[in-house]
Amino acid sequence: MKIFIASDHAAFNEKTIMVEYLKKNHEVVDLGTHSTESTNYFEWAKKLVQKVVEEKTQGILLCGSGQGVCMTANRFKGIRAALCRDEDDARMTRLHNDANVLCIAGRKTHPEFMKKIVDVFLSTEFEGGRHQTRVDQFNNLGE
Ligand SMILES: O=C(CO)[C@H](O)[C@H](O)[C@H](O)COP(=O)(O)O
Repeated sequence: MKIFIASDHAAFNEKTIMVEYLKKNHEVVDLGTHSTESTNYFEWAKKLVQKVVEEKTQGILLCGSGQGVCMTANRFKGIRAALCRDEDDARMTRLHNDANVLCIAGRKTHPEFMKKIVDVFLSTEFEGGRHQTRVDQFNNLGE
């Protein structure tokens, strides 16, 4: 599966580690940013969610707290972005919410722990059933 990844400057170093890690088992497209020069998290979130929707795949977004990219991503139709602080967050948001964008706090999550969160997110299937009904319902809110 092709996976898109992006971050702002605050999580550039952690993103670089994750790209190298993910490359071992996945096709990874790094959309930027490409340095620690100060930049705006919403630009990277917007760029990534457009790709995730177009290619019907999953994405990973990082910023310092994970909050800015997550808030931005969730403004786009078809995106279900979840800020995951541990493996259980990642498991539950895949099982119940069919999250398609994983958001991570680069400044608060050790890269080794980040790898575990990412692995769980990417390997957990959506349960469907009653959760599909709920996701369908909230997908159409605000129209
Ligand atoms: O959106 C955020 C805060 O909720 C992210 O953590 C950003 O990465 C952060 O705001 C960037 O902060 P900086 O002081 O400009 O490095």
